[in-house]
Amino acid sequence: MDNPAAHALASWAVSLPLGVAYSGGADSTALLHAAAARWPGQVHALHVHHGLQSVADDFERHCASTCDALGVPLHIGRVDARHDSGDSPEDAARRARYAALAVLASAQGLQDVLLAQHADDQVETMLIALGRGAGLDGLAAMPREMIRHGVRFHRPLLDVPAADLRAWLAAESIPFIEDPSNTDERYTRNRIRRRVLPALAEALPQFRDTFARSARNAARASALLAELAEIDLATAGMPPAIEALQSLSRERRANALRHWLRSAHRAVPSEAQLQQLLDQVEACRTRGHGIRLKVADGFVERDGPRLRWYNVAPSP
Ligand SMILES: Nc1ncnc2c1ncn2[C@@H]1O[C@H](COP(=O)(O)OP(=O)(O)OP(=O)(O)O)[C@@H](O)[C@H]1O
Repeated sequence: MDNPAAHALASWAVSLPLGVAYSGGADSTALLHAAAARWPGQVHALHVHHGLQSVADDFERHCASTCDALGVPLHIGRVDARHDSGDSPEDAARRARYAALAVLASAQGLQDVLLAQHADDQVETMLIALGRGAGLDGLAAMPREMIRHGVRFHRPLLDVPAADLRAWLAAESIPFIEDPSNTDERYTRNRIRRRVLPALAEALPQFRDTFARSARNAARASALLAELAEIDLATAGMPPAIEALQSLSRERRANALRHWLRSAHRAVPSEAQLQQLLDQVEACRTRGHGIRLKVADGFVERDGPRLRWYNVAPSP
């Protein structure tokens, strides 16, 4: 039996040497084996030790013994993901993990790092986004490539079903870690994996392929919206001029405002906040007409002819 991850890597373009984000779990184990076979002597395993998890030391020991057997150097980073922002604990842990992986990669002079998310992860991510009422950006789910902290992260397994990776590991008797938190149904992702995906497989046998196509369609449409927002903001300015915003259609104005807030201030307005902001911009036709609205963790205000963002309430 061939490693399905090897098939995925066959035509994947990377710069060498490269890193593999290796948790010790099934998917990154299959990926590490495939990468070590495809680029002998050029692969570094990068493992993030999650200090708060009681099993983290066992994971690290397991990773060390696999890497020894494969002759792959292992580099370990530590994070203690305490979440102080509005993020969920999982989002905070993920953000801290990418930062730690980038630090590990940069320390070894690696520009590229492979991640092992697969087709099932992509479907789960889309369903989580739908469950939150996400826009196109969320439905685009995980990109195949992205640059974070100066490192290029790749997801070569997004078309590979999880079961194929596990079948190969079982056929080759390759050990991997089962993270106990993966069965904890307090997490939405785990409920979706355990309850929704089996139902989808019955009702829509091709769901992995069709969801992947939808994610790609959403990513393209989302990129177009970002382009349109950049064009509009090139005219309206950053921060945007109120009059220039008023000359746009309501949807286009919403698109420009969302893009400005997110790209310049990492602020994502709720649907209700955005609608209120649009109403206020629309109504702001006279010199003395003010705007003041809470958006995400800050405020949008009128500042003469322009809008302005404050991340703390300005003094009255
Ligand atoms: N502790 C970690 N150290 C290094 N890389 C990690 C770690 N946790 C996750 N990753 C990387 O991020 C990807 C996605 O994380 P996720 O939590 O979905 O994976 P996982 O459940 O650990 O599964 P697996 O190792 O089987 O991929 C992993 O496939 C792996 O490439």
